[in-house]
Amino acid sequence: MLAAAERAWGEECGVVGIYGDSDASRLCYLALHALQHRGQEGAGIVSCDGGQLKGITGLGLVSEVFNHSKLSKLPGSSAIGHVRYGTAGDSVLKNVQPFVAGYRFGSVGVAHNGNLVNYNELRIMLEDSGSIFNTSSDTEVVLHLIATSKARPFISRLVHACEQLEGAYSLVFLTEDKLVAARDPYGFRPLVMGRRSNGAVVFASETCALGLIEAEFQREVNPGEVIVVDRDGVSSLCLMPHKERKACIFEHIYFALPNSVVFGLSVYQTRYRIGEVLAEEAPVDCDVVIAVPDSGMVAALGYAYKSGVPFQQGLIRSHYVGRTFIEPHQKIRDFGVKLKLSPVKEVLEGKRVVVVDDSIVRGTTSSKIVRLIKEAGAKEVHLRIASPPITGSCYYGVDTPSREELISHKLSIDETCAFIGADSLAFLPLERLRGMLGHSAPTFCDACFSGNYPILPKHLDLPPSGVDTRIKEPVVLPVA
Ligand SMILES: O=P(O)(O)OC[C@H]1O[C@H](OP(=O)(O)OP(=O)(O)O)[C@H](O)[C@@H]1O
Ligand SMILES: NC(=O)CC[C@H](N)C(=O)O
Ligand code: SF4
Ligand SMILES: [Mg+2]
Repeated sequence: MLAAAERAWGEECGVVGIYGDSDASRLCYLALHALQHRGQEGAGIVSCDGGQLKGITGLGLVSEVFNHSKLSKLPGSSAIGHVRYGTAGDSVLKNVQPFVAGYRFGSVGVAHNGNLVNYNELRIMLEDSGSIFNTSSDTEVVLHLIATSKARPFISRLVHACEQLEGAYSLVFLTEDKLVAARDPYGFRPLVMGRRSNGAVVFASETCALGLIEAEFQREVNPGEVIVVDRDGVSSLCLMPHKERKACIFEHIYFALPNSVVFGLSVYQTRYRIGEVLAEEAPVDCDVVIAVPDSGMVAALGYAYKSGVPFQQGLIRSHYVGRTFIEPHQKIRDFGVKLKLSPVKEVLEGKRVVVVDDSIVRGTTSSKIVRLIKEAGAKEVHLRIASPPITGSCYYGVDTPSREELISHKLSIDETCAFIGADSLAFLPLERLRGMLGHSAPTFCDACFSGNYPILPKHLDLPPSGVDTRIKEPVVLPVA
């Protein structure tokens, strides 16, 4: 299980939905493989053959949870699937999605990428009126809201439920006769729709999942849109109140795979361009440019190209260790970096090395890497980071550590450089990132860099300036 426990950034989750293919659960399984980078804590699939919904969930990687015999227990021509990295609720089996519930008129399954900022309020309200919860995940409130809605028919219940949610949600639902996709009005998390040549409809978090199951990309599910697929075809409802779009820029910087197109932009091209901009912004005399694999790779290529310095593979990544951000325990994260990345002495010895990574969160990876590279004989190590400093937590589906654990919240750039032990350190300035996005910059969320949170959990409401000053030390009241 080390692989599942080794990611430094908490990634988020991946969802998939298939309608109209007799191999629905197998296609789901393959699509979940393509989305594995989005969550490694647990995986699940729920399918329907027109009768009951059947589900299998488990802790661990998709390949650990499913095998041939398990997939054969999930018959039917429609299915939904999920890979989880939790934002609310522990990493335990009962929190692994999809969740299934029976309500008065049938059964419904749900898989969710995102995080609900009004989860606590909704759960208290539902429990006050008699709901009994099975899990500690925010996603479960969606099912209770559907079950307790007074609206009819099912789609009206679902829309009524979604209208009470605040925060980030890219959702897929399965019932006995429908597949439904819904995206929150801000569109924080991606969700796309595709079609296979046999007409089967597919929803997935990233386009890389469509490619693997030979589905052609059709379009994004729009922010605030609900798409219903059933025997009458595909219909779209845009019932949720319109908000300014706030797509997560971190999908481009880190989460998504470079072969995906996210929010209409190629992840590869965005990362490459960021690397070029970083080279313009923070040039340095050096002999070689290397990347921190995997997610620093494409930006490093852009940096090397722009600076005219050769790119080489100075760090080798073990394919048997996952993303280290995910690990909740610092000790395992420390060890994980060592296990995952090994230096190539022949590339580094006696060289002035530029190392490009996509982000610094706690500083675990970068400090270990600088040490590894110096021990391999590098003369100088210059760290270049393809994002602005992360100074705030995320409330929209990325399980970032608390603000107090973020190194850029605690230390200035110079202090961070000294802590990491690099000869120089530079980040991509926020203004350059926004400049690259041009007129679409306001349609992206960059709150973990800027503190401009589009919507906050109620207990964390910010002053109007939007500056993230909200998290205070807990006040300990004297015992009377
Ligand atoms: O400052 P830290 O807390 O160490 O976190 C930052 C690191 O975490 C991420 O990599 P990760 O290992 O999660 O995944 P990757 O293999 O996709 O780069 C990110 O790419 C940085 O390398
Ligand atoms: N990272 C996510 O998107 C997580 C989905 C959901 N909030 C959970 O905790 O399971
Ligand atoms: S706060 Fe950061 S990680 Fe979260 S949605 Fe906004 S940009 Fe993405
Ligand atoms: Mg990394």
